[in-house]
Amino acid sequence: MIALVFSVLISLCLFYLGWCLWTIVIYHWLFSPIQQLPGPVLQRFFSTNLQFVMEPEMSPHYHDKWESVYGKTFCIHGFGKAIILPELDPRILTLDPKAMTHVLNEPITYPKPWQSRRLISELIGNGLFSAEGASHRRQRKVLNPAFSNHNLQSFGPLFTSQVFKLRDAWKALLGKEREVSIDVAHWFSRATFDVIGIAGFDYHFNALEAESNPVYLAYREMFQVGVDDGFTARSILEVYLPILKKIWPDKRTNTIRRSHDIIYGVGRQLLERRKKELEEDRRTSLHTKDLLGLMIFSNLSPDITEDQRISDQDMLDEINSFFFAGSDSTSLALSWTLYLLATTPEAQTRLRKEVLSLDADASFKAIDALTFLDKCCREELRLIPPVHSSLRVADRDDILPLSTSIQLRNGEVVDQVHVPKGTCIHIPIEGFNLLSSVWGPDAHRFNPDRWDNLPSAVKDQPGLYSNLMTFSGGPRGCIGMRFSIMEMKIFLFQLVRSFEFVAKEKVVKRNVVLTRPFVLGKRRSQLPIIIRMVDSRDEGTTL
Ligand code: HEM
Repeated sequence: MIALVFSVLISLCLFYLGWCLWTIVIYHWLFSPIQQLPGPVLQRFFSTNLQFVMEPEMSPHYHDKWESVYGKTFCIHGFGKAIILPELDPRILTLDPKAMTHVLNEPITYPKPWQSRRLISELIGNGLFSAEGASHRRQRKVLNPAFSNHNLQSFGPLFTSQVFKLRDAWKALLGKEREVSIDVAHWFSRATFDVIGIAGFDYHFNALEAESNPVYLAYREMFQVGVDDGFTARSILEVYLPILKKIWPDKRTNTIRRSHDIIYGVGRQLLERRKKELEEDRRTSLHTKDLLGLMIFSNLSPDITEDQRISDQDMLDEINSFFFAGSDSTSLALSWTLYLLATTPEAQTRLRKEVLSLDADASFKAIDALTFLDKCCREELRLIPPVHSSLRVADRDDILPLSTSIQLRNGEVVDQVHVPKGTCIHIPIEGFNLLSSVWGPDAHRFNPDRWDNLPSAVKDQPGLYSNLMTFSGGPRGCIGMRFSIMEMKIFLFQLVRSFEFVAKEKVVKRNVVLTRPFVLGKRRSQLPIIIRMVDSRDEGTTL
């Protein structure tokens, strides 16, 4: 009997090993159609191409170079399926607008990989950012009205009051000094957290005044260990072996648990309070301003069927999703804009002249109509998109249509690519925005005036906003796009009229989940910029 059990076990093991050998070695090496795609050869056996397409100090050059050598669609090697042998993890990288539109418009065929969803949902729950399929559609239906143009207009006064707080804090730092160096990235991060706290659920962290609110600190700590520190080997191991978190929790797991207790504890109280208010007086629901109130209201709407309504837990997860997706991305966009203006003084002077042509209390409609401000925002969002790249995985075999044909390794020229189930598709957000063959020879330079006369190839580029991929596209495109552009414009309008910005330190870009600024030789992300007061009575002379 023992011999029989033993031989069954041995057979099962051999079967499993054989299956692994076939799927991840023989099939991928010899038969997968992806292997026929052209692409860079790995220099060493245990290496990967990922750093060339994911590190923003190198990627613009490599996207241009590889596109000119291999065409718009090629194969790169990651380290997903076979951590030890990256050459067995071939991925498709496409800079072809037709192929990318296809991938982004088919979220059922191309969902986010389960590994990244697990990493994200461990932090922020199963909100819009990590949901897939029917659950995602349901959540998006409830949330879309909260982000309508009409609702967003009511956030204008909030953005203005927060940027006034920021301006006053910077003025206080300057005191009687002529100039002072500040880490603008950290200040913007505090300000955008305050904005989402109030806009999200009418909660005041007052992070611009002091970084001491317990919910604020809980979010900060959670994002510090879960996002800002990057993904460690242990956190990746836990994706495959989640039981580790239960039997042997490390500092990261304990911090996330502690933060959740605080965040969800306060969140539940706020949710209960808001629901009660809305039940007591349905009229107030029409005037509710924050996203949580708008979500509760939209969830009760007769347009939403019973099975489409989302649960209380989902709503709290949505708020977390807004913090995760909306605070640092907007603060980085603002930080990089100041950096670009600080390193391009002519553009800064021109922008200051334009914003000073309006009174400080101008309406958002008037601010939105400022053409150079608009071009500066677009150009920053093109040149340094906060989300550098993303990933999808084919959930079934599919055919990827191409607008530009490519030559396979066997010499065949094709205008479509067979994508086997399980293939990862790399989404080069920054790659699309910076491709020299599309945007022109100065594509890697900050030039707001390019928006007056775009090359014709730009109009075919995919993306939600201005033919840019910055906010992605399709049904999973950024829901907060208009919110963040409005916030950016109002902040820049007020700050550029009050301060002059000068860059003294050499700053480099690094992809730590988002594209963050680093000073050479320093570990922590930061963006030091010198600020000086502007005398607005004198058309922008520095005091
Ligand atoms: C400059 C600022 C922002 C940028 C560059 C940005 C960019 C993006 C990108 C690229 C995606 C798609 C991610 C992927 O497919 O992997 C996304 C999704 C998302 N963004 Fe934003 N975002 C910004 C601001 C915001 C704000 C302010 C909010 C909320 C208030 C927000 C909420 C979301 C949510 C909830 C999703 C997931 C949407 C879905 O899957 O249906 N974002 N964003």
